[in-house]
Amino acid sequence: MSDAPIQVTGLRKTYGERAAVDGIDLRIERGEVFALLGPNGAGKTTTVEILEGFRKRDGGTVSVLGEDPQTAGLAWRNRLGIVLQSSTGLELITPREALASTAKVYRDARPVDEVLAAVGLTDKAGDRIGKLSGGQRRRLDVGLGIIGSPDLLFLDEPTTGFDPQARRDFWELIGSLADGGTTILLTTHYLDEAEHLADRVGVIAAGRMLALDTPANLGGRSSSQATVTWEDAAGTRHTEQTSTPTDLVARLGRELGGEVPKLTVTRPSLEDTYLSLIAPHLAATGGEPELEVVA
Ligand SMILES: Nc1ncnc2c1ncn2[C@@H]1O[C@H](COP(=O)(O)OP(=O)(O)OP(=O)(O)O)[C@@H](O)[C@H]1O
Repeated sequence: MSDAPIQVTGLRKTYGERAAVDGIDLRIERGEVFALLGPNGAGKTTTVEILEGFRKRDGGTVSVLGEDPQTAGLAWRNRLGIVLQSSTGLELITPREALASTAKVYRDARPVDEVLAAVGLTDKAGDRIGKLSGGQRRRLDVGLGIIGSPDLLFLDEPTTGFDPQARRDFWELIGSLADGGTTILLTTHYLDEAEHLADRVGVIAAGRMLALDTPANLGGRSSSQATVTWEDAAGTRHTEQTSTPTDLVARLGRELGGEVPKLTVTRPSLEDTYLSLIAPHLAATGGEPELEVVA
């Protein structure tokens, strides 16, 4: 019996006739940072909420920290950290108060000052939450998610509204949590975030897992052809696709007698790969009305 914190096989969830999640398999190891990517309506939130125990599945098996989320109790829930897309109702208290009162729920809570520092809110600890900026508010959400020293942290689009420095700081924080053994499942629409943070990414569309790999290897990225561009002595631009770019650049160096003018070597970015993976599914999912039915 393996102890991977997340083990999912054949997960299915339907709303009426329609499958929002249509046979997903997923296994996430301890200390791994896993990013779930996919277009709007792909089934990410449904999948994550089933893992969090907030929605019931219609098929498949799910084990989260060794238990079935549908039947797991409070002790299990206290081992999870959950950062939703936005929290409300805290406007009149301060970040310190919000963190301190949340900390009381947990047996193994982190010190409030440590969490304030980790999410960069030490200076705002005593301000009213209603006065924080969107990005500061989001950092507080993350702080509330990690105060209970969770074994497993769910982050739903965690850095929306962050400025570039705050995003970098946040990535560092996530890296150190994962180094400490926290398993992290995040959803994001930022491909650079997935590339920077995730050990592996899963791309889902129309409820199915289209690809699951490291960011470098996703969709055969690392073995795909490179595009080499350069300029010759007459200033004419050249482009060549090749699976052996080093050889080509060496040959150009010899032919052009040293430096190759305006040389670039590129492979598909994670975004290129992601967009080509989901392209066939966008027509199928786009523009459909969302039905709000309580699960
Ligand atoms: N409560 C519900 N009742 C009916 N249909 C739902 C419900 N929740 C989600 N769906 C449908 O299930 C599909 C998957 O939705 P889900 O929210 O999981 O997508 P998502 O990948 O999280 O999208 P986004 O990136 O927009 O958050 C969508 O077609 C959505 O309309």
